[in-house]
Amino acid sequence: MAKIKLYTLALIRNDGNILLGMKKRGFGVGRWNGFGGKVHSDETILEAAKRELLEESGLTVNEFQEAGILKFEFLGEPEIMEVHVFTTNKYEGTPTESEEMQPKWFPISEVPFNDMWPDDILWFPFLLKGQKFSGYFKFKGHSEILDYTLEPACSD
Ligand SMILES: NNC(=O)c1cnc2ccc(F)cc2c1N
Repeated sequence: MAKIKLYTLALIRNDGNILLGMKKRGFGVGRWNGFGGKVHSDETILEAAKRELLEESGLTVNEFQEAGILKFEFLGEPEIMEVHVFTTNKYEGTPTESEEMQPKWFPISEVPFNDMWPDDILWFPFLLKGQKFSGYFKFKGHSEILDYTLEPACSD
């Protein structure tokens, strides 16, 4: 029986730019990622999104917008990642390098998809248009998408 594990992913906007972090170690190392991680058992998803963003980027966010939900399955692994994606342009602080991440602002027209997870190029258009989305991706390893579904989601 597949076990679902909750994660967060935050994409921070500033006018025509988006903040990404180069993962310096661990899962997704060497790729530009959003900021996020596991939801602990003693916190809400929003609390986890705020905590992970602060830990990984130094930014404080009090108001997230729900952008979508992505489910990731990896061939041969029992866990399904349920990733709650958030965005905001309301934040405090300056992006600061952490042990995990080196943050960098990218103009929206220059998002480095070739150095990101392969699903990003598929759902970023929804995120950038403010259209909530729901997706499921089955990976073989960390770079090959075997199949996927992706659709607009109702805004509540
Ligand atoms: N900005 N995108 C991400 O940070 C991202 C995208 N897709 C993923 C797929 C599987 C996974 F385990 C992690 C990610 C992920 N961090």
